[in-house]
Amino acid sequence: MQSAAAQSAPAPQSAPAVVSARNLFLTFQTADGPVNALSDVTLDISKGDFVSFIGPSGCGKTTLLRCIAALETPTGGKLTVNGMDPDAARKARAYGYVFQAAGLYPWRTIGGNIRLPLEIMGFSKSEQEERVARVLDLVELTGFEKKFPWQLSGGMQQRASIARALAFDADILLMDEPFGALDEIVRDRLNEELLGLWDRTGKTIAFVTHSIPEAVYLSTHIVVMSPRPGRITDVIESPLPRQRPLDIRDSPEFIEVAHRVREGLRAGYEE
Ligand SMILES: Nc1ncnc2c1ncn2[C@@H]1O[C@H](COP(=O)(O)OP(=O)(O)OP(=O)(O)O)[C@@H](O)[C@H]1O
Repeated sequence: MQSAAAQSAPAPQSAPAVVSARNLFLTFQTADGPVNALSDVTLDISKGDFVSFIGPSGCGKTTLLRCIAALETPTGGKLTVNGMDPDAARKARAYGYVFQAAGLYPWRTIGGNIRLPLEIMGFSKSEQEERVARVLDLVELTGFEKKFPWQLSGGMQQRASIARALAFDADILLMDEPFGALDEIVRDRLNEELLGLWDRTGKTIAFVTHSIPEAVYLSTHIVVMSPRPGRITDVIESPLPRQRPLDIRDSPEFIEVAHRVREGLRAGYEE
């Protein structure tokens, strides 16, 4: 299996799998009957991968991310995160989670928001200060620690939310459409910054998006999903180099990968 691959038997891996899903199923029982949110999902995410999940509404992208984060429990199959069951991984602080809305507390400063999980986890005051300064620098928000969320633009708020997710040094970053609500220019900039951050920190990132260009620009692997039942229909390993200026989006390699993603999405719709 490639470092992120679907539906086939596992083969030797170059890096250890930080997320390993085998034949995952998740059926929600609803008043209208059962909903098969995930069906036979098999996937490995290796250390240092940047994996995007793309597919139409309802194909199970968020459900899969929530299973990894131990916020949902699969009804079948096996899922491990850092070799542990997801609940143990959550307790071991294996990941940080970034949502579509920045979700910052308006009555706390940016520094106070980033510090909150560290306070809950019992880090010393000096350790909190050191970590807040470090992650603010990582997301290029040094100097904004004492501002309140409403004093920052939407893009800056989302960077602060990423800083909060990075503050306790989790190896894995789970990001559910973090830039979906932002305009295209801000989104481009944040995409560029996120790639830089991924490159500098070596984090493993699982990223949900509806945008083909965003998925292709950011990812080492693109997981194409399809609804009813929610399943993986293709895993594309990107041929693009690790260093990606924004204008790589005009290159033939980029356009070819985008084409394959589009075809995969279309096939999912037509089934
Ligand atoms: N808690 C729940 N109870 C019942 N059904 C649910 C629940 N959560 C998700 N679903 C259903 O499971 C399916 C997958 O939902 P999910 O949110 O994972 O899709 P998605 O691909 O992330 O969609 P979107 O792109 O709209 O966010 C959908 O049909 C959804 O209605």
